[in-house]
Amino acid sequence: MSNQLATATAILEALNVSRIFRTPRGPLPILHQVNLSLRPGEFVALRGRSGSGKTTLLNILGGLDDPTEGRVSVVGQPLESLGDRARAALRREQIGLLFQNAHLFPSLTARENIEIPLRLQHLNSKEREERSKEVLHLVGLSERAEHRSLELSGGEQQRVALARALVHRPRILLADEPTGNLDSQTSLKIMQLFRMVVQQTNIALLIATHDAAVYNQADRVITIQDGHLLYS
Ligand SMILES: Nc1ncnc2c1ncn2[C@@H]1O[C@H](COP(=O)(O)OP(=O)(O)OP(=O)(O)O)[C@@H](O)[C@H]1O
Repeated sequence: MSNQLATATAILEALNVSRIFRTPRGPLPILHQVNLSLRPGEFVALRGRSGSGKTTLLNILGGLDDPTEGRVSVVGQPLESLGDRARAALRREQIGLLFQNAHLFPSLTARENIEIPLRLQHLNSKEREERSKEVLHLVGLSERAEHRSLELSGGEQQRVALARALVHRPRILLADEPTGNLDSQTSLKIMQLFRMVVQQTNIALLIATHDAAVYNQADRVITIQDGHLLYS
């Protein structure tokens, strides 16, 4: 019953996902029959050793890579059934991505960095300003809006990256080692911020990480071992 419920309300779903890379030395199986579903308002941590397949899985869930077998559905739409444009649009609208490195433009201000995705969506300057204000407030950086990124601390830069990942109001956020470059105190603060963002926006959050601070904040911790998911 609970599985049926999870399926009914899932916003992101992987069904029997496998990934085999072709290499000069032959096929390299990395993910094995992975099943996963995420619901709105849920914070899930994906824990696993280096090389266990976390990034490979996140890339597939985010539509950046295709499974060799199995399927991924985003807000109920199987990605495989969509053409390239529809798929890119779905990804752009519904998914936010965050990485270990904040990947900000150093000479642009926090606000300018955050507005980049909105410029790509051709929002006008008033709409851009409203949206960027909203997310800067959400991540607690309103006071830093006009600071250039290079003037910000590592934790502040990652908060700007989080604001930028949320500014188009996605329903799913996928984060790959987002605290990997931060000290433990800053990492803990960012995790508490993730918790707050999930509560306030009802987004579904999946974080791949080695960071134990994440496990305490998450609703669920899923372990990946040699490409197999172990549920706890
Ligand atoms: N395009 C590719 N071709 C061949 N092998 C790949 C490719 N991408 C990843 N791999 C291999 O797949 C395995 C899993 O990599 P992945 O990056 O998913 O691990 P990870 O759990 O995210 O590791 P880390 O915690 O170090 O980031 C690794 O052995 C990696 O070398």
